[in-house]
Amino acid sequence: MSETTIQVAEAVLAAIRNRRSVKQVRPDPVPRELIEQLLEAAVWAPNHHLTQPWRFFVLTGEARVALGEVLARDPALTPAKREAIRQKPLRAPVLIAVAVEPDPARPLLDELAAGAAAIQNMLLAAHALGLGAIWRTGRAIEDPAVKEFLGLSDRAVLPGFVYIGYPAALPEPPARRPASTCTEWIDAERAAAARDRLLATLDHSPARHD
Ligand SMILES: Cc1cc2nc3c(=O)[nH]c(=O)nc-3n(C[C@H](O)[C@H](O)[C@H](O)COP(=O)(O)O)c2cc1C
Repeated sequence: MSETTIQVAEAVLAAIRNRRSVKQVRPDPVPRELIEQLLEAAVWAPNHHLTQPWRFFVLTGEARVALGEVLARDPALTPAKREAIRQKPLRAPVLIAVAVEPDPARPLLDELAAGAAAIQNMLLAAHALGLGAIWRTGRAIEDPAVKEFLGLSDRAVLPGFVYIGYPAALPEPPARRPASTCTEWIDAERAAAARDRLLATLDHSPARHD
């Protein structure tokens, strides 16, 4: 490997390792060009059959207030709870709702996975650009009114919201179990035994090949 290739590899691996979910961000606005870079990174995510099912909705300023009012619309909630919900979109200066409009001809799981990969690209790009970001889900992603607010179809799915700003505080890295504790290397002997067991018992319905 050339010196440059090694440096690129180290930078990519360091970004993956050092990216954190940043909850505390400053209220300062984030330049539009930086947000556009995150979105460009997002669309380079892997995507089966290149359906490009992702849709991005960038909310800043008062647009976040309107979303909060939609989320907190239930009159049955206590005033305190309503206010807490209303404030949620205001936790960062920029909010990107990431939606997937799934291609009905493709497995939903593939389409959703592409949306998730797009979000991870966005998080890594934010880290690389000195921004803090966090992927959030919660009730908002299940709320049909949110889809309507964003102009999405009924079939759309929201894998999450990405909250973005300049970091106010960087969290400690949460511990991870080493990959080795959740990995099995399947050797030829084990694979052959599993194959033989399966082929002896399975019916002969054809497997899918796409
Ligand atoms: C699908 C998904 C949904 C998440 N939703 C939330 C959320 O609603 N609130 C939150 O605080 N963090 C949320 N997170 C961020 C995780 O809490 C975070 O990734 C985890 O604590 C590990 O921290 P790290 O990202 O800094 O490694 C979510 C992450 C994923 C992948």
